[in-house]
Amino acid sequence: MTKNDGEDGIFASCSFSSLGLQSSLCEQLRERLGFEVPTLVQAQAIPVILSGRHVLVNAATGTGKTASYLAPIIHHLQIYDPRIGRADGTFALVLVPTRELCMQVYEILQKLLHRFHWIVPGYIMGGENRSKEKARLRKGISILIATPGRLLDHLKNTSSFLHKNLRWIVFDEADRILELGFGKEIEDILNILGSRQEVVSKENESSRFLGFRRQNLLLSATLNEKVNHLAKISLDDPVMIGLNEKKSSTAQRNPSTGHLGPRSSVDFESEHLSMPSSSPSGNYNLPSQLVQRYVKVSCGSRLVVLLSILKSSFESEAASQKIVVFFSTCDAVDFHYSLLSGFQWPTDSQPQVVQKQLFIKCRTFQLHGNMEHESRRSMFQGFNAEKSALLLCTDVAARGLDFPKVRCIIQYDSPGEATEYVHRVGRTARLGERGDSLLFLQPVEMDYLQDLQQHGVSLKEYPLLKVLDSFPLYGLKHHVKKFVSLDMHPWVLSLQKALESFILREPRMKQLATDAFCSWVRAYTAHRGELKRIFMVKKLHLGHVARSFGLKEQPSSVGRSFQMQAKKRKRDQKQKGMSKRRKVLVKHEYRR
Ligand SMILES: Nc1ncnc2c1ncn2[C@@H]1O[C@H](COP(=O)(O)OP(=O)(O)OP(=O)(O)O)[C@@H](O)[C@H]1O
Repeated sequence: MTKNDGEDGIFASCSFSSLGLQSSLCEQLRERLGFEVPTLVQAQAIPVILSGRHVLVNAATGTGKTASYLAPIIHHLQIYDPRIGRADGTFALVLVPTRELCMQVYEILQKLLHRFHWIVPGYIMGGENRSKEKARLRKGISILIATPGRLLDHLKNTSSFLHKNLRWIVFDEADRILELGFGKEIEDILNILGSRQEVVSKENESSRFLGFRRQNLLLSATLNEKVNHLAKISLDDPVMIGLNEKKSSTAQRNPSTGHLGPRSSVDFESEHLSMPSSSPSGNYNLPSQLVQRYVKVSCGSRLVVLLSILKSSFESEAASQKIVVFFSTCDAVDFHYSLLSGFQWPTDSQPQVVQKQLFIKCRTFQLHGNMEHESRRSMFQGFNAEKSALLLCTDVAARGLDFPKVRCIIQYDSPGEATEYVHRVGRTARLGERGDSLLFLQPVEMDYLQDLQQHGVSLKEYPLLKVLDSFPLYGLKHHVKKFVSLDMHPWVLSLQKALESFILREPRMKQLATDAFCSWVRAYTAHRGELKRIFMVKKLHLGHVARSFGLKEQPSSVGRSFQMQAKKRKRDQKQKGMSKRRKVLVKHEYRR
């Protein structure tokens, strides 16, 4: 199977059964998930995973990585005769970075196991009730999806958690698991479970599962040094799938298996260092049908421009529309969510008839790490189920989540690392579907485009003026078009004014805006390394930042405390330098 087999670059020209999967499993893929033929990634990965080799899969977002590991695991588990049962404990462990991804993988697994009722799926994750999880583990879960912290907790404290028959450990979105600071937990988990253990059930000589080799699988759309390290400690002589052939030119690939020759296990580290996604000059795999654009907006007009683009999208598209907007902080999500839930606007071109409705007429959802577990779950499921809706979120939704039919990704706050850009836009244009992405940049941040360009990502400019001109200007004459800058556009001015008076009128909104302002500025200071050169805090005009939260002026105490914090941080950094761990925490404190 080669990449060129698929005529459309997405699907392979073969069947699931030709890859070696059992026939009723192939039927499940078709009937329950609607998968007629495998994607290219699945066609490459499934035979290799079936063969029992350790595997590293690096393929673009939305190319079907989930089924590529679940199907072979189910294939092997349904073969056992007599059938496996709950009393045999856990055979496969899938580690994921977030709760939403945990639920998503669990739902796919449930569908695939419909005909294999004796193979029990389950999940454990932060936020859930521990004792209920303990009870489920005691009964036995054959394939377990877990977030790392909670899994480690149960490995240490739930003695009835049976894992002596563990045969597979899967790291889905491996780089994100590590970026979230779970590196230590992962090492502890591997220490408890045995990282590359040769055979399972060593301690139980009479087990009928004796003799199977442990198989670890690592999957990610982007790779980095930390994944490289995890691969080194968890994978044994791995097969690498989906790596850019040209870039990994030192690899000796066996054409029939895709397996790297003898050098691979020895030179694995250096292989990784030359991988596309880990090298600063490497290119990312982005869906070719994705239309990527940027919009250049001065800080003070950001809010108006965001709202205008959303309004225009939801009103002009005849078809249903699903849009995801990414923010840098939880507070910013809360603020914009409340704003969109309350801010009203005249219904039609006759403002004198005072009839108002929500500025953007669509169902709006929010998702971030500070939300209560239950509301996080219902927002996730709600947005999933809608045909036309808006999701406001932090990077908690950037990885792996497969919301159906998302047409556009807006990165209102810039993503920082280019990998994050790739994962965010990866929530659209999945599996060959259409998709647009829009990145907001301030004039002083335009160098970020060059940073993306270095990774082969190039963006076109969004026709903002056309959109702004399309709005009716109540009480203002249409010919007033000789404005000197976008900030003086009559539509921008009138909408900004309306937003400011709405926020001023509502004490709760004012508080939300102030909180969002503060955490946004702190998040801006948390840009790291090279990016500090582009996102320079000292170039921020705090009065303009305040405008972007609908505040007439910068909250006074904020400016002072922000300056004091910045000075203190500088002093501390000079004195001892920041530890790596601290940097991760600072970054993720604001970006959950
Ligand atoms: N063979 C197939 N035929 C049709 N649809 C498929 C097939 N395989 C996967 N899909 C669908 O493609 C979408 C993307 O799949 P999946 O979420 O597994 O991608 P991914 O590569 O894991 O993406 P990410 O890197 O963003 O996590 C899902 O909606 C899934 O249902």
